[in-house]
Amino acid sequence: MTHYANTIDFDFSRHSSLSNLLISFPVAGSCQGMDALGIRVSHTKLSGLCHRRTFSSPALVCSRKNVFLCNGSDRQFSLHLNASSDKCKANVKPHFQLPVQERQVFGKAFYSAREYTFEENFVGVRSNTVQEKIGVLLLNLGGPERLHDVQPFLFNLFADPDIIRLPRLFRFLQRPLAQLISVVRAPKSKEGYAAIGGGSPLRRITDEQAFALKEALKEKKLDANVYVAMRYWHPFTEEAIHQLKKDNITKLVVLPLYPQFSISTSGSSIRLLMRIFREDAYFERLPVSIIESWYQREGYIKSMANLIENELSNFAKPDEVMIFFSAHGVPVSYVEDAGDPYRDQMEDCVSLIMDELKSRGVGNTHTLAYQSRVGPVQWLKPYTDKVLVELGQQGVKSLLAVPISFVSEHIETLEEIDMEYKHLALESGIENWGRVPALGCTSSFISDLADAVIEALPTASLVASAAEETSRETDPVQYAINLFFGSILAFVLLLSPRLISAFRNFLV
Ligand SMILES: C=CC1=C(C)c2cc3[nH]c(cc4nc(cc5[nH]c(cc1n2)c(C)c5CCC(=O)O)C(CCC(=O)O)=C4C)c(C)c3C=C
Ligand SMILES: [Fe+2]
Repeated sequence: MTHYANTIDFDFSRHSSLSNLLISFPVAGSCQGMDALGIRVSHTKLSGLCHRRTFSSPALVCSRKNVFLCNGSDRQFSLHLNASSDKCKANVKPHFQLPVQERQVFGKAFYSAREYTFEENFVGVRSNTVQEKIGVLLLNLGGPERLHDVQPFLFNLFADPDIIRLPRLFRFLQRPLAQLISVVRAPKSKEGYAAIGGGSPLRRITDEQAFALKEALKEKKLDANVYVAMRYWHPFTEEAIHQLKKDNITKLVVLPLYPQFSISTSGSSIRLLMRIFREDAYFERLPVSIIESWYQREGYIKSMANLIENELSNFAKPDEVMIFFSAHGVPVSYVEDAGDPYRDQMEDCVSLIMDELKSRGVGNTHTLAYQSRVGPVQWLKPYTDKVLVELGQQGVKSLLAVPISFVSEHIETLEEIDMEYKHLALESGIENWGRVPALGCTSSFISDLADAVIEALPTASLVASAAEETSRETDPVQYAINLFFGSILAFVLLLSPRLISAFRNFLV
C-alpha cells in the first residue's frame, strides 16, 4: 500500500483575473484507468471560504481525478491531503493542480484545463496538468484565394522584414516599399494565378493535411487539435493563435510545413509567433515545442523516394532519366551573410533522398537547382531555368522534375514547373518530361509528421520569455553604408516614375 500526504498552501490573490479554481489529483505512474486505481483520499482539511462552499462534498474518493471547484472571490486556502492506494505501484503522486479561467459552469467533462505555471504560488508541490489539451500549429505561407487577393497578399509578403531585409534604420520604409513592389509585381503574379484556376490551392491542401494529421495522431492514441497558421494570407497566424487560446490548449507543438529551414519561411513564421507569444501572458505560460526542420526524417525521405520511384516507372527507359531537384531559391545574402542554413539543408536533403534511392537499386543521375527568384539581387545558384537549357544542350533527353522545398502543390509547381519550365525544357531539346507530385496527404508522410509531433511533445517548454528580438545591425560601418545607399535608393524609388518603371523590369 502506498501512502502519501501533502499540505498545499495556495495564494491566489496575486492573480485576480482568475475567477474560478479547479483542483484535481492526476495520478502519475503505472495506474491505468479509474477503476484500477483504488485511490482513497482519507482526509482533507481545507481552510478558507472555499472549504465551506465547495469542498464539503465527501465525493473525494476513488477517482483518477478528484476535483474541487472554488468559485468567486476565494483566493487563499490550504489543502491537506492524505491518500492511500493499494492497487497502484510505487510512484503514485498527487500533483497539484490547476486553475480554470473564466469557467462558470463545472460540467461533467473538464477537458479544457490549462496547465498552471505560477509555481511561486505553491508551497512544496509542483503544478501539473490534470488533462492536457494538445495543440499542433502548422505553419505555412498562405496564398491568394482569388485574383483580387493577389496584390494585398504580395503586400503582406514584401512587408515582412524577413523577406525584404532592410537595415533597421530603414524599417520605416518597409511598408511603402512593400506597397510599391506589390503593385508593380501584381500583374505578373495574377497571370500565374489565373493560369492555375484563379487562386492558390495552398489553403485547401493545408487544411486537408491538418485534418489528415489529426486523424494520424488519433490512430497513434494522441488526441490533438491541429491549427493552420499562414504567414501572408488567411487563416493568418493571429487567427490560429486566437483559436488555440480560445480552446485552452495546454501544450503546443509548432510544425512548419517546410521540410528545410529558411529565415524567409519557417524563420519568419516562428519570429512572428514569438512576438505574439511575448505579448500575451497565456503564451508565456504555455509549454511549446518547435520543430524547426524535419527534412532528415526517415519517413519524409522514404516518402519522397517512393514518389520518385513511382514517377520514374512512367518513363519508357527509367534508368536514363535525370532526376532534377528544383528548390525555391533565396537571395545568396541570406546564406552567406545572415547564416541561413537553407542551402546546406537542401543539399543534405537531396543526398539523403539519393542515398535512399541507391539503397533500392535506383542509380539515376541527379542535379539540384533553384527556382522562383524575384528582384534585382543574386539568388542561390544554379538557376533552374538556366540549368534546363544547359541540360538540353548537353543532350539530356529525359528529365524528372522534383519540387523539393514544399509539401503541397501551389503556383510554383503548377505554373512555374508544369508550364514555364516544362515548355523551356522541351524547347531546349529535352524530349521526355515528368514531374513528381507534391507529398500532400500521402499517408506515409502524414504518419511521419504525426511521429514528429509525438516525439516533440516531451521537450515542450516555456519559450516566450526566452525569445529576445535580436538586432541584425551589428557592424557600424556596414550600417552607415546601408544608411547612405538605402536613403538614395528609397528616395529615387519613391519619387521617380521612370525609375519605378526600370525597377518594374527587374521584378517581372
Ligand atoms: C521554401 C519555400 C520558399 C522560400 C524559401 C521562399 C522564399 C521567398 N519567396 C519570395 C517571394 C515570393 N514567393 C511567392 C510565392 C511562394 N513562395 C513559396 C515558398 C517559398 N518562398 C510558396 C510555396 C509560394 C506559393 C504560394 C502560393 O500562392 O501558392 C511569391 C508570390 C508568387 C509570385 O508572385 O511569384 C513571391 C513574390 C521571396 C522574396 C523569398 C525569399 C526572400
Ligand atoms: Fe516564395
